[in-house]
Amino acid sequence: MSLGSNAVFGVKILGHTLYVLTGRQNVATIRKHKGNITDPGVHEFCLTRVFGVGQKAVNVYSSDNSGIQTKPAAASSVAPHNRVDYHTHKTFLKIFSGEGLNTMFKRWHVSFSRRLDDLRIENQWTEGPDLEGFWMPSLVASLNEAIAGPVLESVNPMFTKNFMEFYPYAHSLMRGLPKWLIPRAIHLRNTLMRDFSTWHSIARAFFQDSDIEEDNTDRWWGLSAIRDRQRLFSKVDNWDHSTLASLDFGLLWGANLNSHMAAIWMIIEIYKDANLLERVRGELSTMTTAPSERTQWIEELGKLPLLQSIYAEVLRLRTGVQTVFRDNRNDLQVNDWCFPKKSLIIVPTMDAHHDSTYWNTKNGLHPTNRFWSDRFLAYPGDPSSGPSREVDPTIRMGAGQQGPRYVSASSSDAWIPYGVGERACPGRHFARREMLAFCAIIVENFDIELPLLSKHGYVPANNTFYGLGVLRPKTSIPFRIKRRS
Ligand code: HEM
Repeated sequence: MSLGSNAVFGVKILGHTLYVLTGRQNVATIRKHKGNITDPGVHEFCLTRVFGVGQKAVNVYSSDNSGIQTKPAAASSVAPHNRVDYHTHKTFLKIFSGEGLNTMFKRWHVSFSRRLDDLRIENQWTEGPDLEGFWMPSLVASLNEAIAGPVLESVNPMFTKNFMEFYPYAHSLMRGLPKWLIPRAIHLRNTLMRDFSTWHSIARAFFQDSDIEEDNTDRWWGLSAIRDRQRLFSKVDNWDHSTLASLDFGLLWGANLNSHMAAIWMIIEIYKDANLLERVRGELSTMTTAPSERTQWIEELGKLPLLQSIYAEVLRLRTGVQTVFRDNRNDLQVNDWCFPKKSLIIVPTMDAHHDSTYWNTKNGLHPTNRFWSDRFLAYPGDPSSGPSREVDPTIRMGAGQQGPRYVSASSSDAWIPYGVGERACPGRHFARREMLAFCAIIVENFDIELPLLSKHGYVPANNTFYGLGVLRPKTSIPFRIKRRS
């Protein structure tokens, strides 16, 4: 699905012109663009279409032209309590960076470890028809518990199952299909909305300041930023309890959309290649910190070159999203192109991620449409290693270096799984932690066989999810698993 490099063209969809912009030079220019070139249009679109929020409530987003910075945009006269774009962004930053990130990761680790025990994987082989279906419920439930606390899952024993079943309907809802064509989607949405509303009303009724723990979390709302959202959003004009429930539904939906599948892709690639599995186990055996020392453990894990390379390569190969830009006030100049103000411009990942003018393929041995575990590794003395075709003398020399070094491509404009610019995914640091931790825990503790997958065989992805993020495998992947002795 590649459109070629440095392409710009327009497509008409439902009477609106969308401009598609690809190529590293264009991405680099738009990334550095000064001025407010993103707006809350994506929030507005998802809230209306996917979560069924009413127009009056959503209009608060569309009328908010104050931007996401602390200081409101000069031309904006939006009242401070209606600066929903800024408050949304600020609470995201509180959840996903600094001490918030450590707190969230600890909570995720505790929850996931408990759920892994509950799976009771013994040292006898157990078979299953679908690797994704096996891991997904524990990953989804752990992330939800880490963010929102335990009450949400307890209000309905079917919550996690319904939440996962709702996912594939997002495309149909975004397309605005009539309700009678997608009755199951509407039924699931209503049920989930009831669960979110019940959670909120329980939390409102029972929460007391004395419930706040040392890490600022509490058992009713979960993370402190979720409490902040309640406090801030309940003051917004035309927003009621139902709007607040939709917003948290949307937040958990977005949070769960991508990293679990990406983590499962890492497992697929590692276990289908016995040699790679052995190398990853060898790398993990060099660790000196125990998983129980969570913050130090994840930091040490994040320095292992091979594991990081697999992480980056999975996201390069499997992410299909597009970042949306729109300058509402001025025409937008991107290199030779001038887009009239209010134009919708989308930057797709796949073109950048498959740009053969950038990526190192070892002269075609590892084409960009295939997984190569070592793509992001620079080997000392090997001038043909490293992610890019462009020779970078600083990574080639490797003076005094023992083994390979991970070389990030995140500043290259060719690796953009988390989007580009001020609205790039705020959850990316947590996503990386979750993917690395999940992979390390599974590889260290379990043997998995994937009988239908061969070492060099490509596992096709289902493109019907294109645009939403990390793609799913086209078919279920049968497996067998046992605890390592
Ligand atoms: C591999 C995993 C992930 C990928 C590829 C990914 C990708 C993205 C992309 C492309 C965007 C849109 C950026 C834009 O509009 O420019 C986004 C937004 C967002 N992501 Fe992620 N994401 C991932 C994981 C996560 C996780 C684990 C969380 C939370 C725990 C998260 C939370 C969010 C939120 C809250 C937004 C909305 C930000 C806003 O509108 O300001 N993401 N993500």
